[in-house]
Amino acid sequence: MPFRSPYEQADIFCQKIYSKAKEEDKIPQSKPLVTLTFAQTLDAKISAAKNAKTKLSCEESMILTHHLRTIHDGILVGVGTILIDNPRLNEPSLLSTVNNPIPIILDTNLRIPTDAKILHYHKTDSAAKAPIVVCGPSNAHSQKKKEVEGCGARVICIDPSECDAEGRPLIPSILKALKSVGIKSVMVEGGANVIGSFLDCSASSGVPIVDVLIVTISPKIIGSRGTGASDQATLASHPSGLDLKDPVYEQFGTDIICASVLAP
Ligand SMILES: NC(=O)C1=CN([C@@H]2O[C@H](COP(=O)(O)OP(=O)(O)OC[C@H]3O[C@@H](n4cnc5c(N)ncnc54)[C@H](OP(=O)(O)O)[C@@H]3O)[C@@H](O)[C@H]2O)C=CC1
Ligand SMILES: Nc1nc(O)c(N)c(N[C@@H]2O[C@H](COP(=O)(O)O)[C@@H](O)[C@H]2O)n1
Repeated sequence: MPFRSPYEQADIFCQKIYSKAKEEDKIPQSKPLVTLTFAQTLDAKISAAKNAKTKLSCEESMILTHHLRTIHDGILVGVGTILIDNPRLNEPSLLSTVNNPIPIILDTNLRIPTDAKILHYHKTDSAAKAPIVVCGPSNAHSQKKKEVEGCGARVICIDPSECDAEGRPLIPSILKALKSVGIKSVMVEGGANVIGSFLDCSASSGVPIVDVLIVTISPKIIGSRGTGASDQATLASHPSGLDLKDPVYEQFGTDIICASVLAP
């Protein structure tokens, strides 16, 4: 095979996967295209311990993750990831040259600290975008909402009729709200609770929720103290497991990427 840089490899890989996703042509108008993606070890852990930030991806697979971010309008994480990792969700070396996604945070009770990097990064680099925070209805007029908006973020409060028994916004309602503000594609990065919600919703819904699944598999074993990628997914509607359709495997550096365009 001719020499390819990891940047070229990432670009060609994404073209292959997303041309396939578009061929499926089943993405409902009411929601953005959804890519669910995360990095895990051989024993399916996404972090080394509860409340830990863990580097799993090698340099080449991280380049793929950064490339994926640039081909989506939004990049979504739960507030747990903000509290533990405090990410920027932007790649400085790619800034200014490419599209940067809008960071989106699922945060029912606005627990996000007002000094979280994600709330301020857009002010220091003009190519970075201000985040969207999706919360439950009780925050509609709260002081915290004003503080988060004061940092430049857009706060979207979901109606109580579109939240679960614990008051958390339901995934289809979150996606509908994001589409209504112009987000046509969203990359869901985690953590465990958010991965669980998207997998469960996708498996139990009659219509597709997750369109593309991309998992980075790192040659590492963490053991039982780690957080499992699917620890929070019950997959009750699929007692013998969720089958991935036509999986594509490709090596990036020392990692293997598994990608699948999901069927409804
Ligand atoms: N290896 C990888 O690729 C990645 C690893 N991680 C790791 O994952 C771990 C964090 O995972 P976790 O603590 O589960 O945090 P999450 O990022 O999954 O955030 C979970 C929180 O999001 C809020 N939330 C709001 N709406 C929803 C919804 N519909 N479904 C699920 N959650 C919702 C909930 O808080 P509330 O009820 O208050 O709204 C919930 O507790 C960290 O260790 C981090 O390093 C994270 C991303 C990628
Ligand atoms: N793809 C991937 N590989 C890993 O090893 C990871 N730890 C993660 N984590 C995700 O990336 C975020 C950090 O991104 P920035 O450094 O701020 O750009 C982290 O919060 C997780 O969402 N992903």
